[in-house]
Amino acid sequence: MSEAIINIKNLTKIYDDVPAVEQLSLSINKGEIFGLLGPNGAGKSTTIFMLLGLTEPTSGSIKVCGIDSTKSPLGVKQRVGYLPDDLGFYQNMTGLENLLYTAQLNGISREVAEKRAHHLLNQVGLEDAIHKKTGKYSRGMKQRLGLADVLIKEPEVIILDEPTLGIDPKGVRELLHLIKKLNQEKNLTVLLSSHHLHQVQQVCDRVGIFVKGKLLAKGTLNELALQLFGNDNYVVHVEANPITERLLNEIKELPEVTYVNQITATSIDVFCKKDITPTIAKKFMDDEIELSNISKKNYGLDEIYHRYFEGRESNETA
Ligand SMILES: Nc1ncnc2c1ncn2[C@@H]1O[C@H](COP(=O)(O)OP(=O)(O)OP(=O)(O)O)[C@@H](O)[C@H]1O
Repeated sequence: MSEAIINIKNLTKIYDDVPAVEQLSLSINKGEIFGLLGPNGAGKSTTIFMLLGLTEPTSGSIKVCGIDSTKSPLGVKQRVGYLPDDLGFYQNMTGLENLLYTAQLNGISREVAEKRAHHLLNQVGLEDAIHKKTGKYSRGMKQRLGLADVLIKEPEVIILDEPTLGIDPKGVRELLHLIKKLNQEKNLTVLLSSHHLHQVQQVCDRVGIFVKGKLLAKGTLNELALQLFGNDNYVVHVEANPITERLLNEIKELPEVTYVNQITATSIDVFCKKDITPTIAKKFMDDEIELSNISKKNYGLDEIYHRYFEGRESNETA
């Protein structure tokens, strides 16, 4: 059984009569990478601030590592590393000096801090920039130093708010890879807030989709697809010539098939409950019909995300 390390129940935060977060219930397991996904103003930062005990909820409860964030924010701070989107370092200090300073603020002895800092700087690939002033670091280097900075106190959970903001694609790939690696090596729980769908998709085990303070859906990509598309969870795209009326009817009658969309005379999309690509392919082969393409279409997070927002934004802006 998985062990919940973050437990949020019926959490609500109201600002000036307007809910920023509404009735949020969510539990995140130890060792999981969970993506908080949503557009600007969705309530991601407010949720993070409540998790860290920096903002008091209007109602509901929130526990991190078994500690009540509202009652014991300091206890949470000891166990949770937070990387904000506007992270700042002392520009005139080197990467190493910045890390040692953070360690000192967290009551870590100099000796332990030195060891951890060197190890972490190596891990995040900044070994050549240890003695370089952070004012001369690129945005990507600063984010990597930021990761080392949150890890110096050996937290159980790290919360990353838009960690890839302003980094070039190569830097993004490296950073995401690093996050995954740290998660696997240290069994670290990662909560990652972002509105970059593709990045979240690459690295997160589960995702929660936030819109206007509400968690609309949560789960793995497959679970989200199932919630969203229901029975039509798989789509098999077929191109063949000819697609006869008889074959079309046979496909429609397969128990796994919920709907067949005829796109052109020679192409169809078969919506089904299971991946039955081989069954469909066999039908064409048995009839000796030339099959030029048959492929299962996977729903990506992008599609899922947009499907969730379809119609919602315009309905709710009033
Ligand atoms: N201190 C505050 N006072 C009043 N309203 C606030 C405050 N903080 C946030 N809000 C409002 O709460 C809502 C959620 O904001 P929040 O910053 O949590 O969203 P977000 O998903 O993190 O967005 P972004 O990606 O832009 O940071 C917004 O409507 C915002 O205007």
